[in-house]
Amino acid sequence: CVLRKIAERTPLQRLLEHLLRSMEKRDPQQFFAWPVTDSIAPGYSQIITNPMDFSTIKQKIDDNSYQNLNEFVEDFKLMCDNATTYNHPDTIYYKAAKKLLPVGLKMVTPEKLRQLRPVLT
Ligand SMILES: COc1ccc(C(=O)NC2CCC2)cc1-c1cc(C(C)=O)n2cccnc12
Repeated sequence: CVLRKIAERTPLQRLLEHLLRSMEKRDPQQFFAWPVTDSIAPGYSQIITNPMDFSTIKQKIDDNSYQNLNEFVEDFKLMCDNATTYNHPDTIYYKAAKKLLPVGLKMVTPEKLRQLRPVLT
């Protein structure tokens, strides 16, 4: 039926949702939860041409916009790189991004993904 069709998740979507939840947990202050606005970050939209945040990544997962894991990882890296581009090194946002990037990348190493398979299949 139509309703059931909408709810179904592909294995890739289930993997990406699991990884996203794990990454979001490492951003307790929710600095990366929503798009950065020019009101909280003056000139942001002029400096950052490709903004990215966890809510946008979530929407892309729901829209099945990611063809593979790598595209998801690229958006996560883009999100962190934007923060180290716009913010000065002595800011909490720069430091948060510097800390979040390696933590998130460690979640998608082959070793970590192998551990996931039984959970997600
Ligand atoms: C969705 O973005 C945000 C949401 C909430 C907060 C926030 O709670 N900031 C308070 C902690 C000291 C003020 C900051 C941000 C924020 C993220 C960012 C990023 C990610 O660059 N940022 C840059 C400059 C100023 N504010 C921010």
